[in-house]
Amino acid sequence: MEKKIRLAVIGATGSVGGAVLDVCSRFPEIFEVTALAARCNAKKLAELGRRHGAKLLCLTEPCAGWQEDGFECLTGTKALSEIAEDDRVDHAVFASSGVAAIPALQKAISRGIDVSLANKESVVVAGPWVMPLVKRQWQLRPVDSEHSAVWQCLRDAPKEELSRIWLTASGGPFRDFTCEQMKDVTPEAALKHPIWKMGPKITIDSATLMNKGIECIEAMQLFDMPAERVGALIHPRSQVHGMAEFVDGTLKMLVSRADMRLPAAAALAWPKRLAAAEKILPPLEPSQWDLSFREIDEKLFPCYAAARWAGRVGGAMPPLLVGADESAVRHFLNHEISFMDIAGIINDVLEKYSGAAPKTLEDAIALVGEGERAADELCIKRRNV
Ligand SMILES: NC(=O)C1=CN([C@@H]2O[C@H](COP(=O)(O)OP(=O)(O)OC[C@H]3O[C@@H](n4cnc5c(N)ncnc54)[C@H](OP(=O)(O)O)[C@@H]3O)[C@@H](O)[C@H]2O)C=CC1
Ligand SMILES: CC(=O)[C@@H](O)[C@H](O)COP(=O)(O)O
Ligand SMILES: [Mn+2]
Repeated sequence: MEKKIRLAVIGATGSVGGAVLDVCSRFPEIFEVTALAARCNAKKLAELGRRHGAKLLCLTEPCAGWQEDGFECLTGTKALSEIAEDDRVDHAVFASSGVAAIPALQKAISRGIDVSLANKESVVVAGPWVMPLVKRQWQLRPVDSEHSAVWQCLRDAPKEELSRIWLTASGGPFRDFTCEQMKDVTPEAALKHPIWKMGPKITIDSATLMNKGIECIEAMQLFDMPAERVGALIHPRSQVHGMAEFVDGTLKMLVSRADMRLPAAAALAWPKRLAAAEKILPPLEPSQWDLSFREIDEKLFPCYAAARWAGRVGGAMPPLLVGADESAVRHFLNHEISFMDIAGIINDVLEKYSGAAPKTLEDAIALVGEGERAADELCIKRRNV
C-alpha cells in the first residue's frame, strides 16, 4: 500500500479550505489530514479537526486561553511557519485569505514539500521572492481555478512552446450593467456571485473584476509570463476556466464544472488524477457546453484596469494594490464608500505613492500595510464628505 499524503490546510474554515477537505474525505486511502489552521474560528476548526482526524490545530488570532482537548494547539502567525516546517506534514495547502501566510509559504517551498496554492495575494505580493525558491517543476501547484486550468493545459509542455495565457472571468453579477447602474450597487447585491460561492472579499473582487486583474498578475508570477502575454475574457457560464495558446497557433482549453473541489483535487493528487467524476461530480454533458466569450470593458470595470496597470509597472504597485483593495473592499462592505469609490481609492493610492520599489520580501509585505493604511485614510475622508 502506498504511503498516505499528510496534509496541512491553512485557511481550513474558509470556502476553499472546505473544498480541499471535502476532497480529502472522499479519498481517505490517499490523504491524511494532519494539521488545520485558521484565524479565529475556534469552534469550526475544532469540529473540522475531529471530523478529519487532525493532530495539530492552529489559530493565528485566538480568543484568550484557547485550547482544544485531544489536539496539539498552536497560536499566532508564526505558528503557520512551524506547521510548514513540521516533519509530519508532506504537503501544505495555502487556502487562507490575506497575506499573513507568506512567511509560511516561503518556508514550505524552501523545505521542498509539495505546496497547493489557492491564496492569490501571496504570489502577487511575494512572487518575485518565493517563485525562485521552487525546487522542482510543479512543486508549487495552483488551486485558483483559472491557474489550475492553465497549469493542466501546460503540464509538461516546454516553456518556449507557450505563447499566451488566457484566463476567464464570469463577469460577476454586474457584467450586463451600464456605468450609470454601477453607481447604485449595494454590498448585498455585489455579494450575490452568479456562479461561485466564495468568501466575501473575493466575491466583491469578482464583482469589480479586481479578482481578474489580480489573477493576471498571479499568472505572470506562476508561469513567468510578461503582462502582454496574459489575457482575460468574460465567459459568463464559467465552463472554460483557462487556456494555453501555443506557438503553433493551437489553443488548449480546460472545461469543467465550476466547483473548487476539481482544481483542489488536481493539485492535491498530481501527478495522478483522482476519480472525481465518480466520487465528486460528473462532467458537463456536450449539450450543456457553451463557448461564448467577450472582451472586458475597462471603463465599466476600472479595478481591472488598475490591476492590469499595476502588473505592467510592477515594483511597488502590486503589493500596494493588494493592500489598498483589502481596505477599500472592507469599507464598501461596511457601507462606508460606494462600489465605484473602490477603484477611485485604489487609483489614488497607486498614483500618490512616491517611494521606492521593494528590494526584499519584507519591503513588499510592508507595502501591503502601507497601501491599506493609505486607502483607510481616503475611505474615512470620503465617508466624512
Ligand atoms: N473561494 C474560492 O472559491 C476561491 C478563493 N481563492 C483564494 O483563496 C483564499 C481564500 O478564499 P476563501 O476561501 O474564499 O476565503 P474565506 O473568507 O471563505 O476563508 C478565509 C480563510 O482564511 C482564514 N484566515 C484568514 N486570515 C488568516 C490568518 N491571518 N491566518 C490564518 N488563517 C487566516 C480564515 O479563518 P477564520 O475562519 O478563522 O477567519 C478562513 O479559514 C483567498 O486568497 C482567495 O482569493 C482562490 C480561488 C477560488
Ligand atoms: C473560483 C475562482 O477561481 C475564483 O477566483 C473565480 O474566478 C471567481 O469568479 P470570477 O471569474 O467572477 O472572478
Ligand atoms: Mn479564480
